[in-house]
Amino acid sequence: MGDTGEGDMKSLLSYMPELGRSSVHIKDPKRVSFLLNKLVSGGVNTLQIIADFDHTVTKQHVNGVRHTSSFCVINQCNGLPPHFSGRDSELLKKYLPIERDPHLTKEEKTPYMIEWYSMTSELLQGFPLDPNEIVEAVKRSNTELRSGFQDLVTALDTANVPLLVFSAGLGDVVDAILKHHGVCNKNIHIISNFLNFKDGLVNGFTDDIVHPFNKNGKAAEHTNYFKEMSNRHNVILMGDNLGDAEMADGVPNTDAVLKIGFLFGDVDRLLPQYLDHFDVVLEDDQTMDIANSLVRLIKETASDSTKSSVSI
Ligand SMILES: Nc1nc2c(ncn2[C@@H]2O[C@H](COP(=O)(O)O)[C@@H](O)[C@H]2O)c(=O)[nH]1
Ligand SMILES: [Mg+2]
Repeated sequence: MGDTGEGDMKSLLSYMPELGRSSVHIKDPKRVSFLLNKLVSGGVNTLQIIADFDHTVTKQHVNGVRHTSSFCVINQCNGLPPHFSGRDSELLKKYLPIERDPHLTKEEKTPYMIEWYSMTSELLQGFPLDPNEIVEAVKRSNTELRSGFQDLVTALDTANVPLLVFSAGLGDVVDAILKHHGVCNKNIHIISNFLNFKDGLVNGFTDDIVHPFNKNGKAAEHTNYFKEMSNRHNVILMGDNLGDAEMADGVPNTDAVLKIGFLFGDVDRLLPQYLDHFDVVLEDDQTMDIANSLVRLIKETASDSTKSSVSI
């Protein structure tokens, strides 16, 4: 790191000591300082948070065992057609390695993701599914939110900062997991794949699919969300997948987008790619400590009239 990098890093640490942890990787401290200054000087009224759900709001692993995904939870529901879980597992086995393949580009992966989600939509057809079954399945699934996520939601709620949960998972399960953990308030919005019902039977998804590599303005077009939040030019983005780094692309006229990436497993091979996509990469960090510290800094500076901004 050149002198400037060390100077910038020292300045960052004076405001956010957590960034000094060995699990924190920052490729360009100068850029992170610039973004932090923009976020802090913009304050809570120009801020919005965009977070992926599976393995971002939820932990990536618990004691080394990979955390379940919102789609996988559906397999815990009673009353599914006999072929459902086996077929879902077959599709997962075929397409998950493609989704995660570091040697394939987003463009090469996209047709396979569309295939996967179209086949899942077909699988989710023609059988009754009581919404309460999803609630019961969540109870049986031992889901865990990242430590400190509830604190983050409370801090955002008291400052009226909106949180968008942007998930290529199953929105009905995302909603049920958040409610299961007592996290539901007016400031949380979910854009995801939601189940459609016709004549009381499951009938695919309600809208165009959201898959891991189209989480952008177009995938959110049917909700008008980004237009409604267009006065919030500063974004804290959090994700665990390279495709998550584009989730703020639908926000008009952004001033600053600070991208936090969660990386677990195969770090030596994947870290360079994650550092190209995210400003701050957190290695095997199953908490929301960095996000909480960032929101606290923004709120404290905004509330301290003697500090109209900080010079990080
Ligand atoms: N078991 C299944 N898992 C699936 C399916 N389709 C997608 N997925 C996984 O969900 C995540 C997306 O969630 P996000 O909140 O992280 O965007 C994705 O990464 C896939 O691995 C499915 O049909 N079955
Ligand atoms: Mg994810």
